Amino acid sequence: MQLRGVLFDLDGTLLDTLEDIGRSANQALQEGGFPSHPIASYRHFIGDGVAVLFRRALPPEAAGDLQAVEGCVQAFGRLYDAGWRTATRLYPGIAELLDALRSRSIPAGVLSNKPDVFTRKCVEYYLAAWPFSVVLGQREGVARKPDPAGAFEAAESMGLAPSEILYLGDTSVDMMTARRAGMLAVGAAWGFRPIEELRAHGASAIVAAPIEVLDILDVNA
Ligand SMILES: O=C(O)COP(=O)(O)O
Repeated sequence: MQLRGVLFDLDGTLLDTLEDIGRSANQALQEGGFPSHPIASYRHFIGDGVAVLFRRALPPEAAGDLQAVEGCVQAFGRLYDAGWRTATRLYPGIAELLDALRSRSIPAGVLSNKPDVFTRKCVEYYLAAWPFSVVLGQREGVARKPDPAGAFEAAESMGLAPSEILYLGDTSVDMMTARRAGMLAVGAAWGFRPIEELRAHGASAIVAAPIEVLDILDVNA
């Protein structure tokens, strides 16, 4: 397989967004009169979009209540809009990897289950130094990951076949998305989930540091 491009997950892969998402979600829960969670719990709540996050974070008796979920989603939108750049940082080594991709003219893209508006804001603010051929968050009317629809759309925008793309992500959802799209599924060990989860969901490789992505590209060049 010849690899010519890299598609990135956002939360837990390029950006450590845990604290800003967790704090905003806890505030949304509290506004609704629900108990909050330790920030670390959000490692398991994040990954399938905001509605699923609240279905996981709400107490069992409220998790099936559409109005409760929707109320939290709305509140989160307002609170995260005010708090998305408080503690969020690039993971160590991401800047060096993106520099290397740019200097080799290897196209890069972002495919996230984060709401599209926040995906764009975060990429424009934190990752403005690098060119991305495509940036896609979760959009109304487009099936979210692990459905491969977004991955196919990203591949088309990058001008590559899915089989020419390495997809780097930090959750089972990312590994399943890559496999369903026919991309090379690579797990980021520094992200939100344990590497056992990534292996169990089809990671072809696990990288301990971002720069190791270059080694995988080199052996598949
Ligand atoms: O915010 C989420 O639920 C997931 O976002 P990600 O796809 O970038 O990990």
